[in-house]
Amino acid sequence: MVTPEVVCHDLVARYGRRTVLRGVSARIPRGAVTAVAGANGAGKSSLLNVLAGVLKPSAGTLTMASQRRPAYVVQRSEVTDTLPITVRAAVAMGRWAHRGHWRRLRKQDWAVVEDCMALLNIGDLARRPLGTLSGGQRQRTLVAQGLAQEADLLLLDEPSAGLDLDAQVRIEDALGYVVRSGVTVVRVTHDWDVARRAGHCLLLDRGRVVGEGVPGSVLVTR
Ligand SMILES: Nc1ncnc2c1ncn2[C@@H]1O[C@H](COP(=O)(O)OP(=O)(O)OP(=O)(O)O)[C@@H](O)[C@H]1O
Repeated sequence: MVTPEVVCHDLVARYGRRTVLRGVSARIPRGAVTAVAGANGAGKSSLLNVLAGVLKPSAGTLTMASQRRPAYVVQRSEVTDTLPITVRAAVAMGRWAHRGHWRRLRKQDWAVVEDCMALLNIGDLARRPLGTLSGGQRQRTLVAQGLAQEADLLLLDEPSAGLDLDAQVRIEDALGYVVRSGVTVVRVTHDWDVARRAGHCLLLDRGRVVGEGVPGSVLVTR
């Protein structure tokens, strides 16, 4: 296996008294897509939260190759529709990781913002307020915001769920592009075709890893 970007060893995580990850060990390969699959409530989003640093594990170790903060594209439903900002401003928020939100973005930052909007084909929506977008347009905006962070590790929670084919293809192409440039992608998905196309797969069940490896071997009998 190629060098791991992230190594999880025996991770345990809880929300209050509810244990949601129970001894999760995994090696996330660098510069590839890892699909995190499993039934509702299996702990997929919780694992992403741990990788993002949002949920602190109560036991186990997490080793990240990169010092840089991961980019995290949360589920669309978790983002308020009423944020009174435009698409361009939302994507530009991705640059705050580099500049800090109290500092003005530089020309190079705006160039990255434009590139990311172009990659997701939302350049013509740049001036539209977030609240006026369709679900698929908003999701593409969130993915563009994640890409604009230029992180080494990009985490996405069901980025293509409920999207039309065109939006799905855009997102897949954009993810393919960043992976080819060396970024490590971890994506939660319920779509087994998406999981099969990933380079690596993690299958969770009730907070435990029940399969890890190439998708063909992990998903074959299920
Ligand atoms: N904020 C929270 N507080 C308490 N329990 C939570 C919280 N978020 C998730 N859980 C619980 O943690 C468990 C794992 O949830 P998680 O969202 O990680 O699963 P999932 O595999 O992503 O599910 P889904 O496919 O439905 O999105 C579930 O039992 C869920 O009810």
